Amino acid sequence: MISIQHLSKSHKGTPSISDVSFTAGPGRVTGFLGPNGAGKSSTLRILLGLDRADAGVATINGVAYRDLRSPLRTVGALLDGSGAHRGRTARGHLTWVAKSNGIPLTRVSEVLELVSLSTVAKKRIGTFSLGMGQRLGLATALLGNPSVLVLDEPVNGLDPDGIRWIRTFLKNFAAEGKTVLLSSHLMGEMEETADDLVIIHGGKVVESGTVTAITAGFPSLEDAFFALTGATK
Ligand SMILES: Nc1ncnc2c1ncn2[C@@H]1O[C@H](COP(=O)(O)OP(=O)(O)OP(=O)(O)O)[C@@H](O)[C@H]1O
Repeated sequence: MISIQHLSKSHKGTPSISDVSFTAGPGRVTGFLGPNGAGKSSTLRILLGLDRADAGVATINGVAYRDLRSPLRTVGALLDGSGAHRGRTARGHLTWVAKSNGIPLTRVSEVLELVSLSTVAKKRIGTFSLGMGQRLGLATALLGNPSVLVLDEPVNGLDPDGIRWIRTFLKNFAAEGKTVLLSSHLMGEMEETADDLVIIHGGKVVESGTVTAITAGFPSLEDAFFALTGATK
């Protein structure tokens, strides 16, 4: 369970997010939807302890990220790319992360299998496609067998096969009773993948609820989005 309560943050006097509140519950894929600059990354960076809020509280299973005893075992995150050294192999990278976090090395083969990278485990990351890099990032996020996943724009730049693969993966992960928070500006993708939605615009949450409830009365999520935000197509 992720809980964001009254989060605000300004940069040089300009608010990037203002009084942002929402929850992402277990067994659900929660989509965090908003255009570029809406405040998605700012919120997720605070949630993951990479930035400090001016006000408000963000917790994962009731605990602020900085206070988690073993963060990788609680929450897996995929922000910008896999963060892996291009000269390393996929197995080498995962082994390094596992060792430095006290995670048993048997878990490395497990996560490689989970993201279907076992056959290329010995290949250098520099030779990977964008989709393979995203899978490696996901494998890294899954190393600690967390019950919560946070992903910032994970399907950006992926081809349809890659998008479908991530979508299926996240749905299955949530179906095990785990929590997924997924940010995107892609409305069609969100409509397909998310159970619940939090719509952010200009640093403020303008709507949250199930996809079904938010799109009720509109031909598509895109139409609902533009009606809610007052933005023009
Ligand atoms: N470190 C920073 N310094 C100054 N302004 C910032 C900083 N980080 C974010 N902002 C501003 O805060 C606002 C929200 O940005 P944020 O990156 O959170 O949006 P986003 O929804 O993730 O969009 P994108 O998809 O483009 O990353 C933007 O106006 C951005 O310019």
